[in-house]
Amino acid sequence: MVVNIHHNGCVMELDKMDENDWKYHGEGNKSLVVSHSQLSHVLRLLKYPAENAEHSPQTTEQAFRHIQNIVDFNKNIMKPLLGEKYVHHGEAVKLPLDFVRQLSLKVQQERPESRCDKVMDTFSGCAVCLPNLTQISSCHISQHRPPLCIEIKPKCGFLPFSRHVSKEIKRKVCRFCMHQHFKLANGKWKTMSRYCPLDLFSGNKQRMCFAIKRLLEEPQNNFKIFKNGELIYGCKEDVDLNGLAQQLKPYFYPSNGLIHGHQSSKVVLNELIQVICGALLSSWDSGRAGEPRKGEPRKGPAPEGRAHCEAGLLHRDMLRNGNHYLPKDCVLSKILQAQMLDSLDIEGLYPLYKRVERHLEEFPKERSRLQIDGPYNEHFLEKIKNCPSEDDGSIEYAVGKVHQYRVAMTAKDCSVMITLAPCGEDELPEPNLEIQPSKRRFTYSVSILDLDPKPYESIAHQYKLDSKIVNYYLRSLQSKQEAAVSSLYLERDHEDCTLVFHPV
Ligand SMILES: O=P(O)(O)O[C@@H]1[C@@H](OP(=O)(O)O)[C@H](OP(=O)(O)O)[C@H](O)[C@H](OP(=O)(O)O)[C@H]1OP(=O)(O)O
Ligand SMILES: Nc1ncnc2c1ncn2[C@@H]1O[C@H](COP(=O)(O)OP(=O)(O)OP(=O)(O)O)[C@@H](O)[C@H]1O
Repeated sequence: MVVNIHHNGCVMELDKMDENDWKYHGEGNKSLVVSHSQLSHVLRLLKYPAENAEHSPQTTEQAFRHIQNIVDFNKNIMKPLLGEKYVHHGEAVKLPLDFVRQLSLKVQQERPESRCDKVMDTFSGCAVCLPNLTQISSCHISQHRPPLCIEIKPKCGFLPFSRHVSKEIKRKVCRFCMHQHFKLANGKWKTMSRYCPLDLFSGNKQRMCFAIKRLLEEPQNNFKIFKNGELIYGCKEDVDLNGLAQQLKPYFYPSNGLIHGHQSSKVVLNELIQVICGALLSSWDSGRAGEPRKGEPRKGPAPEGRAHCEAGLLHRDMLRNGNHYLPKDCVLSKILQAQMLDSLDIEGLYPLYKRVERHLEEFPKERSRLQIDGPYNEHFLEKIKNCPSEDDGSIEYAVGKVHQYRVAMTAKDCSVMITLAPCGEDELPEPNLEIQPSKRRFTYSVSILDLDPKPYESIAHQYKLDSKIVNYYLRSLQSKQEAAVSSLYLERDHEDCTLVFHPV
């Protein structure tokens, strides 16, 4: 168990924690994050449904094991798949219970109401300690401007290519765009997002910028901006693009007054979009943005199965622009390769999951050998990498595919964090870390977060959800068509009436 955390020469003593040093940073469905006011650290604590909290079946040991499993999955599975540079696996820590309880009380008023159906785990004291990715550690940053951080949850970037897909619509309209209809109907969001992940993952700069613009217009839970570690955009109902542009202007136009009036917001946001796009396309290991290392293929996954989504609003010219590829080592390419481990689609995977279920019913002790709930070590990674491509009817094949699918699910739900800091006027940035879309130069870093393993049990839920989303989308398409047809009839009826009463 970790007692102290060492970082940048500072030591955080876990037995002397003070809740006053920490503040609410953010949360998702499963965890709540607090950040340290001086050290560049965050603590990620798990949450539980409010009704279960007090009857938590877990012992402290089980809770620590669970947290350690998350760290191991990040470190041993997702890091090798996504790249050393992008993944920060963190450390499992055991915090004093008093500290956790005080912290929980302190952050309660900051929490959005929509997330309060769950409560922070105050029973085990277990958490993950991670670097604060909204901060940047570089000696080349400007002393005057605090770092900016853009967080994107890109979601699934391809159309399923599996022969097991039973509904043709799944090959034409992407999961995110279909899911929007279902989310609006369920009241999760009030306004439809026009973002399409297939544009972001296209590798075509024009389409990528278009996608980022859509994220800015309707961020939902897919887009956030932090300034100096504080959330300044996203996660709120109202969208104030002009206000955002005002805050960002000094980063792109530090001293001149050349842009003004209503144009200025557009120009500033356009600069932001270009910087984000540049960071998403850059390959850190390769020296210059987008350039592969010697002897390596230049391209990421082929566009097959992910060309474009029919629900998207792209101008035809953008699609006519030919096939594009993501540079092989860029963050989006890495995420897409992991997402595409879902090669069978949930429809092809579900029967294999049932095969595993039957096997476990008959031989419950096999659960551990097959590593259904971990441990997430090199053997687990081997099972993912060496899974046979054809079904030989074996349990090994079924388990390999189930493991691959779970990794793909994690990659479909992760977030990318791009942290930018303007370089000081006379300071040169380190090579590999520079993007220069306008006259400004930025030091930047790109990370991937929220790489928790998805539970084996959630596969049954995924199967049901998939059919709900698709059926709902088909029904709403059908009612749209019926409405269009009946309005056509109404128009014709109206024309007929006019004819009857038209003076001869
Ligand atoms: O199933 P999806 O596609 O809606 O994704 C869920 C996310 O919803 P989203 O569509 O991004 O709004 C959902 O995000 P929100 O809570 O809606 O912000 C979670 O990320 C959920 O993961 P987990 O169950 O907490 O591990 C995500 O669930 P899974 O990744 O487990 O499917
Ligand atoms: N290492 C980090 N540094 C800075 N901010 C972080 C870090 N990890 C998480 N966050 C912030 O906290 C938020 C919630 O974290 P995270 O996405 O891991 O929660 P989650 O509950 O797992 O999410 P989901 O709803 O996708 O399951 C993130 O969206 C991000 O803004």
